[in-house]
Amino acid sequence: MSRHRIKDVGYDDEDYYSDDGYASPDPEEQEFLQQCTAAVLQQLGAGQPPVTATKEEVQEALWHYYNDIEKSVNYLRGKKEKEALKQKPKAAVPAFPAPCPTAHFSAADFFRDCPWLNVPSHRKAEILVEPLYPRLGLLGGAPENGGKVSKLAALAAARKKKEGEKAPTPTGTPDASSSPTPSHAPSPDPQAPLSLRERLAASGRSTPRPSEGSGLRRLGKSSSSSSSSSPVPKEPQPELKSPEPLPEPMDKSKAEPEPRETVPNIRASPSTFASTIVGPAAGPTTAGPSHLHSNSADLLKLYGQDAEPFDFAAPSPDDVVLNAQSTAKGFKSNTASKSAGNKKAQADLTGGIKDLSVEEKVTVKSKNLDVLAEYKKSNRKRSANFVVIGHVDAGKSTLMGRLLADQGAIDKRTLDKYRQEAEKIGKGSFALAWVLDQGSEERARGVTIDIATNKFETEKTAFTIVDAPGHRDFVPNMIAGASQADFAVLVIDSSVGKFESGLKGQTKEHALLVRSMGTQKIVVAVNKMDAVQWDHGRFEEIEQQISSFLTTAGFQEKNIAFVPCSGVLGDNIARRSEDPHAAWYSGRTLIEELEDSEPFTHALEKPLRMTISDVFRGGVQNPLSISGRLDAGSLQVGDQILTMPSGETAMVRSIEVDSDPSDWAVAGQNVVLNIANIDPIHLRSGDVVCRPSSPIPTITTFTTKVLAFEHLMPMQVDVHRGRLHVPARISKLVASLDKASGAAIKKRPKIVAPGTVARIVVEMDHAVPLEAPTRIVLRSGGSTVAAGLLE
Ligand SMILES: Nc1nc2c(ncn2[C@@H]2O[C@H](COP(=O)(O)OP(=O)(O)OP(=O)(O)O)[C@@H](O)[C@H]2O)c(=O)[nH]1
Repeated sequence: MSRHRIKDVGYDDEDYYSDDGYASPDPEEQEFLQQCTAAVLQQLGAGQPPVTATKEEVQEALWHYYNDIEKSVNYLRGKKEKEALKQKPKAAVPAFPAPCPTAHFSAADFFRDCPWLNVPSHRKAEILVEPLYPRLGLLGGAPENGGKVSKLAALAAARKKKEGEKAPTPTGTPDASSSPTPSHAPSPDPQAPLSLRERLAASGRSTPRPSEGSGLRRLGKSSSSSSSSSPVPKEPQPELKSPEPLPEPMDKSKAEPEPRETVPNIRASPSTFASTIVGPAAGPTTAGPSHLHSNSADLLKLYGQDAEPFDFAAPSPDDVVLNAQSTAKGFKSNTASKSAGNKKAQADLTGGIKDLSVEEKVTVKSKNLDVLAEYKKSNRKRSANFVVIGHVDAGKSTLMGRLLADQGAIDKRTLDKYRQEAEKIGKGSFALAWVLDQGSEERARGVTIDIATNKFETEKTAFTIVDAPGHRDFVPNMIAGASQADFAVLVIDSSVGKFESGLKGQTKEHALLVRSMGTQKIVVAVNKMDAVQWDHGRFEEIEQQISSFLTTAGFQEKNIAFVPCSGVLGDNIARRSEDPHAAWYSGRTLIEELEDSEPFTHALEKPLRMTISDVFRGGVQNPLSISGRLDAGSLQVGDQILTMPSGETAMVRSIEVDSDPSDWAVAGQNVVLNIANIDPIHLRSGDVVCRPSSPIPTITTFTTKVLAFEHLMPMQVDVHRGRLHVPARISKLVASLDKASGAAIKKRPKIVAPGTVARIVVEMDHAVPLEAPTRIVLRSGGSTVAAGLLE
């Protein structure tokens, strides 16, 4: 069957939307729509049974299914069938539903018009499959045949029977409510619905053997050995047929076989194992005893001839002894005291289990500091985090390795060791990158995989570098890095061809992402200038292209700086280049540019929020630690914290700020919290730490204002916020907005074009801790589709 879909990517916004927010099709589309409508109507009429639908209904369906004829036909057929069913008077429910040989359930048909992985909840309710077999008695025995029933089952049966007596159903039309699940109690009442066994007996079929009712038997296939041990005569397997309701009560013992009855023997013969344990089955026509009795011969062999088969209805020998002991000790045996005793025992047990906890309860006394006052009077250097972004192999890690080496944050011996080791595996040029790329896979492949942090200090500032991976596969890790940054360093490979390929790759994507995540300042390191002999023209070309892109992306010109440099040689990083070809540049070095950044303000007075980057466990002094950056608020040693979404509390034992012990920490600082009184299973990276008095809400749906990087429509996406990412879907496009004023331009657009700002509703698969005004990124199919701010 043909599948048509309009796919138009080269459109203009105004062409696409009409005033009411819906698309106004052009004549070509209208003609196509007419063709599709005719095809659907024709297929509906030709089907079995033929279905009629109005043109409007057909076009509505086509609109919903993007002109997919097959789906529209299926949808309309289903709709019409449902309507027809509703109109028909309800048929009497058969007393004993039996498998119908013609009604075949096809999952493929049932789900044909459902969106993939998104079955509407009301459809799920329709997928109830009735059990094919009657419920079994205790130990899988067949209760209809005299097998033992539990006391509870017997009670239920008695109650049911009583109810039946109160409201007798007319003969021949047994009460439907009681019949689908046959009662486990014998039903001597002629009016009561008959069990399967009774029906079989009445219909003249051989009564199922006691063991036939067991689950083992039911599932097992008949084997030659089991059939040989079974005296059941072989019968031709009749066709499946629903048994008719019996007009008159039948006497089971006198039941004569009626060959015209075609109820199948759906039960398999006993397996060898079952025959060994339970013994040969009872005769075909007798309503034999339960398998507990029928196996007596075999069991007696095992336990000695004198042993009596155990009656499970009576108290067990252990119970007898325990009862006797309790009576002897003078315990009261009335129910009230028993239940009181049970409750006490239960309480003791619960208390006991709590006391069994191996968790060390730690109480650290808080110094009750005024943290903000402490922060103001402290003479700590201001701190700043920056994320290093750019296309793969632009030289980010090498540049940062050089920066750390030049600032004395890494000693020469370690650097020499890295150089030797890198040369050994033929990757000598990556020696500096190894300062940040610590993972063995990263070193072997020469590619950064996860974010790496390192610190260095200048006279004024304590910097934290967050080195992000450039490869497109690791963009989620780059997002996690960018969420911790105050500003960004965009590294560009100036070599011929590399700059151009970077533009098509992650150079632009990374820059857009950091801007969408709130970064205002960006320093562009035009790297590998040694590879282009410090060509001034090349630098100017790159500067011009990148600066026009960055201003379009929302960076202010005053917040963009360019530095031509060479990471490998260390030119214009911490020291000015001495290469005569680089004499044309008299601007700042990279370090000077970094230092020039304005002090960044942080939400010190807001409630505590910290996103967990990593969880460490197993330290001797500090068995459990979490690291991250304080996004807002402050905290001190001895504080009680709440982790979300687990909702578990913990105690802060000690704090490290930038690797130094501290009594307190404030927003903007990178901290390690050594915590206690919590099970580590409640902690994951991406979780949020807050105070029990002001918890962060956990939500499943949110409205957000986003900048679309790609076409947006109702679709599956992943929501990223720092380390946290969760599957979700765009459920509604509320409006496309004016970039400058934020006013709605078009309400309920069907699609949002790349570069457009829009308000959308996102529904996540599970609740996560999120609150406005958090910045989030939406990704789909391995690429970033939008980024924005929670409203
Ligand atoms: N000629 C020259 N090569 C450089 C320079 N900086 C880095 N390279 C080389 O570029 C290659 C990639 O360097 P990396 O530092 O691993 O690049 P990266 O951007 O960190 O790579 P990813 O993090 O995996 O995206 C290495 O072979 C470096 O030696 C430079 O200034 N000049």
